[in-house]
Amino acid sequence: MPNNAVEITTICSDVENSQFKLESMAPEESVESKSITPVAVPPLSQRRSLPRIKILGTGGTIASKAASSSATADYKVDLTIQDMLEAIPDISRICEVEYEQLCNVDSKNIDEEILMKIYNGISESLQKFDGIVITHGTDSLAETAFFIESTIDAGEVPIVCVGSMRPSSSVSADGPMNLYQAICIAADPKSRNRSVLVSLNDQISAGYYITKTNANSLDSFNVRQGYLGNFVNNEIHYYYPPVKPQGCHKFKLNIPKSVNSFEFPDVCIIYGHQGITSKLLNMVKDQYAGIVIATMGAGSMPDKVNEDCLKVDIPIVYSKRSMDGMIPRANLPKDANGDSHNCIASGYLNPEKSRILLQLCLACNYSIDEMKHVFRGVYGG
Ligand SMILES: NC(=O)C[C@H](N)C(=O)O
Repeated sequence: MPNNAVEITTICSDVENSQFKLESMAPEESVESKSITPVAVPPLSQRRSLPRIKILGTGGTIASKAASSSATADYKVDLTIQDMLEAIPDISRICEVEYEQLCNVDSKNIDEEILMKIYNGISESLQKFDGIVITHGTDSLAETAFFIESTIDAGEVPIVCVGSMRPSSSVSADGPMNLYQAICIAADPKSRNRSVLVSLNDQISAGYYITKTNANSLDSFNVRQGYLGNFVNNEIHYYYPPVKPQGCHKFKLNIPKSVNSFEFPDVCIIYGHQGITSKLLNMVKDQYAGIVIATMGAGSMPDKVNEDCLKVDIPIVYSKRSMDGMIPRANLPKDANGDSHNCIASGYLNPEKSRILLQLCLACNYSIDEMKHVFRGVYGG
C-alpha cells in the first residue's frame, strides 16, 4: 500500500489548546420552541433500551489455553470471542452485544496492519454503538491504547481495552471477570466522555497513561497518574468526573476504505546503559526516520553520545528506561549556544509511546519545532 494513499492531519493544531472539544449532544432549540409531533410508540418488545456494545477481538492471553490448569505460561491463543463470552455471567440484561474477530494473536504480533484493523473497527463502530470493548494481549496493550487515543476522537463513546494475565485454562483465570467488567464499564453511562480506558484486575485506568509494570502478576498495569475508578461487586466507582488526558495531541488519519495497511515512518529505540557508545546510534541514524533513546535517569547519556546526538539530522527523542518519572527539556544536550537541535524531551512518555508519537509526527511531516510542540503537551518538547 503506498503511503501517499493516506493523509494524516492533526485535529488539534495547537498543543496547548488541544483539549478535546466535546460537542453537546443536546438539541440546539429551546424546549418552548419545539413542536411535538405525536409518533406511534413501538411495542415494548421492539424498544431498544439496552446499550449496544461492540467487542473487537484481537487475541492475547485472555483468548488462550495452556496444557494444564496449573500452567500459566507456554499457552496457545485460539479462543474466539464467542468462547470467551460463554465463560462470563449473563450480560443480556446489561447490554446487547455484537462482536467481530479482527485477528487472534499474541500481542507481540500486533503490527501496523492489525493496528489499522483496530482503528477501522473502532471508526466504523463509533456511530452505531454505545461502547466498544477491545480484547487484547497485555504485553503491547498500552501501545494500542495510546495509538487509539492519539488518532481517534471517540466523542462520548467509551473504548475499553481488556486483557488477562492467566490463560483461560488456568485455575482462577482472570480473563472472564476482566471481560465481564470491561463490558459492564463500556455499557455504563458513567463511562461516557472518558475516551480510551483500560480495565484489568478490578481497576479502571486511562489508556493514554497506563503501563505494564509486571510481566507476571495479575496486578500487571500501573499508572502513576492514578486509577480513574474501580469495579467491585457489580458496581463501578469512578473517583473523578469524566476526564481526558491533558495535552494529548490528536492526529486524524484519513484512510480510504480500500486501504487496510499503512506503513508508518520507521523509528527505533536504543536502550541506554553504563558504557554505551555511539556505535548503535551511528549504525541506525541513516536507516531510520527517527530514534528514541531509553536514557538512564531523567535524560542521562554519556557526554560523547550526547555530542553525537546533537549532530544527527533526524529527530531523537530522549525518553527514559526508568518506569516512572519524566524527561524535562532542561536535561536535553545543548551546544555552546544552548541549542538542543533535533533532540526532543519525551516528558512523561515512555520509549514505546514516544516512538508512536514520533511516528505520527513524522507521518504528518511536522518540522522539528512542531514535534517539540507536540511533546510539550506531555511536559517534554
Ligand atoms: N498477558 C498477556 O496477554 C501476555 C501475552 N503474551 C500477550 O500480550 O498477548
